[in-house]
Amino acid sequence: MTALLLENVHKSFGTVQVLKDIGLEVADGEFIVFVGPSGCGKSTLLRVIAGLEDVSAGRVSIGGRDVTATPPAKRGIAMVFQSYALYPHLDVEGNMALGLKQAGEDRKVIAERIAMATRMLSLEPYLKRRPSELSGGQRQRVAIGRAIVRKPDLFLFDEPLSNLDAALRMATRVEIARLHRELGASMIYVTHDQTEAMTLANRIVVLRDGRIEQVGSPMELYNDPANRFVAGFIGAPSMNFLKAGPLGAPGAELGIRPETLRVAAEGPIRGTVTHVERLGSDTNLLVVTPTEETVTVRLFGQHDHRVGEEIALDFDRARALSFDAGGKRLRH
Ligand SMILES: Nc1ncnc2c1ncn2[C@@H]1O[C@H](COP(=O)(O)OP(=O)(O)OP(=O)(O)O)[C@@H](O)[C@H]1O
Repeated sequence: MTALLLENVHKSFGTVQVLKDIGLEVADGEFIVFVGPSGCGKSTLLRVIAGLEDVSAGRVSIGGRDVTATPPAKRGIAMVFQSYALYPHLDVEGNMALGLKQAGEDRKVIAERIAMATRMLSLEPYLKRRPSELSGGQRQRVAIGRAIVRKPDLFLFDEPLSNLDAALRMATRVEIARLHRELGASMIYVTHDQTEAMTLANRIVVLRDGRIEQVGSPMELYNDPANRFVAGFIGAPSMNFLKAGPLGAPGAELGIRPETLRVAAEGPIRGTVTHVERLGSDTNLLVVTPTEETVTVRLFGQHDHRVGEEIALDFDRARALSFDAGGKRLRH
């Protein structure tokens, strides 16, 4: 069945068009991630799905039901925000129970659901604590717990991990992936974080200026981007774009992933190392060519390159992409 169907969705604030003709079908159990540059409309699209914003035109259906005019509480969704939005005067248990109590749910059902969410999220030790007595990561788990107990048809996440430090982000990311496997629920997730998008999504939706640029699995977007924008947006460090010159069609650009370049005795690209980043597991080089193009090279492992060094680079041609002057992918 279809968990979510968006048909010709438009949204304007005054005269500003923020979402333009969005169409998307999400299958039951899918994990969908929205990515795109700041201001492209990710949060607005999530809020339109939640019913927190009306559409200007188009239709939103959840679980086969047209909910375009349905208020948020009746859409069968649960939303998890970056800011947790927990009630400070209620303990963890009270926070998780509140929505169900307000919906008039049976006490026994509430207790069972809370027990399930508590177990899934390892929240047992904290049930009687208030939000102010929890760490950021624990608060976010409570916010996720509050969503789980409602057994929604669709989970909506708006940058839920962005307030957490790096180690906690990773732990919570793994937890969200596990929850998705165990619950088998449909999830829609907005993030700025490449790693979250690549590791959590079944499919990623790339938005730009209120439109969908491409929808695909993480590896489809990485290996087979539809255009220069998607190629440059997906992947960190970003793809290199070099004037093709003798390497390709006139006027075209060549897209080369940093990890497909290697330092060679002879190679089609020559330049000077201007920066070295030693990450332990990898070494990143910034190389500037005589025509002032900057190339990022990602080398596996540890290397002795120094700033000022002249080097030649070769690359895996089978993995390079070509784009025309307008950014369209040229396929051979
Ligand atoms: N209530 C509003 N009134 C007017 N303009 C708005 C409103 N909400 C959002 N916008 C505008 O709509 C555009 C999309 O905003 P949105 O928050 O959806 O982007 P985003 O992709 O989530 O951005 P970010 O990654 O920075 O969070 C922006 O240009 C924003 O200024």
